[in-house]
Amino acid sequence: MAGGGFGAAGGGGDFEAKITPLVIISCILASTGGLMFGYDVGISGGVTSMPEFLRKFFPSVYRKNQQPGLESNYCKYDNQGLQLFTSSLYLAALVATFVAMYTTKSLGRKLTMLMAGVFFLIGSVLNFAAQNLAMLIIGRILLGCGVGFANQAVPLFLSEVAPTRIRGALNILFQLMCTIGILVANMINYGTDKIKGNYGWRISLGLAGVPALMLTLGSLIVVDTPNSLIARGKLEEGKAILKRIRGVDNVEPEFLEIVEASRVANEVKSPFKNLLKRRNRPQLIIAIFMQIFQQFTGINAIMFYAPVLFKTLGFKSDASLYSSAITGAVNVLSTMVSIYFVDRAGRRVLLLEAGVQMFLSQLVVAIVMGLKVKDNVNNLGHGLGILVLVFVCIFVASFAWSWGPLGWLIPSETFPLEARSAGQSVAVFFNMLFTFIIAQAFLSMLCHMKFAIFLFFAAWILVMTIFVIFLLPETKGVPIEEMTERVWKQHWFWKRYMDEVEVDPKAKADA
Ligand SMILES: OC[C@H]1O[C@](O)(CO)[C@@H](O)[C@@H]1O
Repeated sequence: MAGGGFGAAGGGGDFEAKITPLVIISCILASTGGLMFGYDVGISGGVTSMPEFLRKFFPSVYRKNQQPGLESNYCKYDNQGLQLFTSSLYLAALVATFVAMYTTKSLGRKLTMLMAGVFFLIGSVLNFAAQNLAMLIIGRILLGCGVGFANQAVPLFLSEVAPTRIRGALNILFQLMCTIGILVANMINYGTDKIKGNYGWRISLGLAGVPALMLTLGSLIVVDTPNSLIARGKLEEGKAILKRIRGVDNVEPEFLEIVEASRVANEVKSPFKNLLKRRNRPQLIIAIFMQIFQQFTGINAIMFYAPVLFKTLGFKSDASLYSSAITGAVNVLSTMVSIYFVDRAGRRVLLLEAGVQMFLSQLVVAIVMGLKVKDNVNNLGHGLGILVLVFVCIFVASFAWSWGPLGWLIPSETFPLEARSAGQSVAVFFNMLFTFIIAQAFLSMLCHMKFAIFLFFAAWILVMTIFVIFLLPETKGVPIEEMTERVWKQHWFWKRYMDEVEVDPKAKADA
């Protein structure tokens, strides 16, 4: 198929396939794209709390931090430039996503991943060597292009080379790699914070080159997906590669299905016009809201700014960095929980349970901070500091088995084939847009709203949970090409958008 998504593939049925070493190696190599994404999320918070980094690039923030009592605890890091350092990456990524949509289609997944790796490499060299703010921000923009290209191409790659029966697990592998990237970055910051002078932050930023190099070399080694080759007219090559990755000789049924899916997808001349058709409305609304809601859980306030946040709570530098590493570890482990439950308990159960857990934990954090963190004194005692850390972990855990992976999985499995690729890029775009908004606004919101920022997130969690109750159908166990018949046409609200969709007699008979 020309399209695809995180959980996308040629069809609902399973085809003859072995889990070959080639598939496993290809997926591990490709998912280093997720590692890169996560590394960037995790590294910036620690770096922006390092005094030497602040002294060099953000002297006014540095001065504020050196004079305790001068500035409200909540406002120590409120600086648009500092937030731009974090957020510029996502702004670049959201623009890059649309370019990447075309390169994944016309040049293939492999080449797009290679371009992502190269962007990343150059970006990390610039950041490592940065002499001034401009060099730093240009480096971040290049990293952002890397994220935009990788987040579009890697998930497509994973879902297209994966055999149908392990596609869900491989889908979450991307998010799992992202969480591992965050954790590794947190641990590196913990180590480099102790290095005197300007080397600490340089090493932290420069080490982004490692996953970048892994992706660059990896994408030179991997073969492109059969789907991408076939969609670009390379039928024989596509078939030969299909045989190699499936480890069987009889690939004819899958080959024919990919050829047919490519034909239909290639008939769509304007992918976005097609996406806006009434029958794609429910999936589109859900794809967009899944991204907005994912970011309005407040997760990236924690992921980006945990060290800053823990310092706001009165933790010392060391304690705030290892507290961030603890939240990072909880994030990785809880994402694994989701891999286990997603096809057993279903998507809705995970989202609803997490809604309650996230709501309560944000509430506790807000109450403790409201009662104890006063503007100009560090009076949050040790015990209460730990209590906040525990509740932040409870929050992160529930996010990691719900909105983290499902924010990607659900949009990718609900679109019909011909709208899947465009749907995917819209999902990535909105994810990056709202990641940017949180990254740019959180420290100012913390400064102005103080502890109430956590009530703001709690209110959003309430809204998204109500949305799930009424508007999000269960997609567990439904073959990807049968969503229209078995999910959308049966839904109390969304069925009204399906009136123009032809009823497939086969699916009707099955239902
Ligand atoms: O694990 C947390 C991370 O996961 C994401 O939501 C992506 O799915 C990021 O925005 C966040 O930093």
